[in-house]
Amino acid sequence: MAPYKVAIVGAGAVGASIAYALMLKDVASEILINDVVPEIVKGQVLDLSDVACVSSTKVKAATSQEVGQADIIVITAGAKQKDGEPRTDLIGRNYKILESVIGGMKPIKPEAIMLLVSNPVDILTEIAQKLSGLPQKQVFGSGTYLDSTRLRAKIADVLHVNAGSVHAYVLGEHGDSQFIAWGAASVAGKPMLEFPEIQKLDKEQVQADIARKALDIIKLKGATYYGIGACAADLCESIILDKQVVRPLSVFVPRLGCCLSMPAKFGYRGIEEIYEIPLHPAEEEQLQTSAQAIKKLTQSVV
Ligand SMILES: NC(=O)C1=CN([C@@H]2O[C@H](COP(=O)(O)OP(=O)(O)OC[C@H]3O[C@@H](n4cnc5c(N)ncnc54)[C@H](O)[C@@H]3O)[C@@H](O)[C@H]2O)C=CC1
Ligand SMILES: CC(=O)C(=O)O
Repeated sequence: MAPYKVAIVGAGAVGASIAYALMLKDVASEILINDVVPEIVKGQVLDLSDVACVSSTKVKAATSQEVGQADIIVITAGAKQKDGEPRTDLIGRNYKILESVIGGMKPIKPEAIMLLVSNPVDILTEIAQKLSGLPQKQVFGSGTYLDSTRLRAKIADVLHVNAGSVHAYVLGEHGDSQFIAWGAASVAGKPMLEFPEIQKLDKEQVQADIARKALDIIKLKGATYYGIGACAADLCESIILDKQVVRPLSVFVPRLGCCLSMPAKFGYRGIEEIYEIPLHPAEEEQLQTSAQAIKKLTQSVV
C-alpha cells in the first residue's frame, strides 16, 4: 500500500467514529489524531490501537504541524448541537475553532484534501476554502451525503430493495433548508415518482423527517456519529483509491454563490466535476432558498 496519511482534527465522538470506520476499510497507512484536549487524543489512540489485529492502519497522536502534512485532513473539531438546537447556531463557536485549527496546521501540504464535517458544514467549507489557501476543488464538505443515506434507507424500506439500489439525493444545505430531488430519483432505472408506493407517501413529511433525523437522535442519545463515521470513511476511501464516484457533497457552486450540496465526482485530486441535476421548478426554488439561507448566515460571520 502506498503511504497514505489521514489526519482527523477533533477526537470526539465523530472523529473517533470516522477513524474506526476507516481503520476497518484498511486503505490508509496511518491515521493521525489531533485535539486540543491531550487526554482525549491519548485515550482514542489507545482505544483505536486495539483494532490493530483486523487493520494494518496505524493510529498515532499528531501535532497541528503534522496534521498539515497529511494527505487528507478531516475536520470534526468543534461544538455540537444541543437538544433542539439548529446546526446554524454553532457558527460563532465553530468559525473561531476552524480559524485556529487551520492557522495552526500551516503550511499545509499543497496536494492535501481537506474534508469538512463540523457544523454548519456548508458555511465552514466556504470559510475553509478561503483560510486554507488550498485550491477550491481540494476543500469540500460531507454535506448532505449523510441525509441522502437516511433518505435511501427510508425508500429502501418502502420499496423492499437494498438502499444501495436506491438512487436519490437530498441536496442544498446540510440543515433545515435541505430538500429531496424527487424528480431525479430512481430505482432500477424507473423514476421514483412512478412507483405506486412512493406516490402514496407524504413527500413533505418524508423531507421533514429526514431533515430532523439528527435532532431526533440527539434528543435520545446526545449526538450522532455512526452515520457520519461511515459516510466520511467512505469519502476518504474514495479519495485514496481515486474512485471517481459521485456523492452529494458540499462544494462551491458559482451560479448560487455559496457552498452547498450537489452531486459531485471526486478522487485523489479532489472534486473533478459538479453535476447540474435536473430539478423540478419547485425543487429549483428550494435550492435557491437553501442558497439564500446559507449566504445570509455566511455574510453575518465573514
Ligand atoms: N456533517 C455531518 O453530517 C455531521 C457533523 N457533526 C458535527 O461534528 C462536530 C463534532 O461532533 P462530536 O464529535 O459529536 O463532538 P464532540 O464534542 O464529541 O467532539 C468535538 C471535539 O472537538 C475538539 N476540539 C474543540 N476545539 C478544537 C480545536 N481547536 N482543535 C482540535 N480539536 C478541537 C473537542 O476537544 C472535542 O474533542 C460537531 O460540529 C457536529 O455538529 C456531527 C454529526 C454529523
Ligand atoms: C449532527 C448532524 O449534522 C447530523 O447527524 O446530520
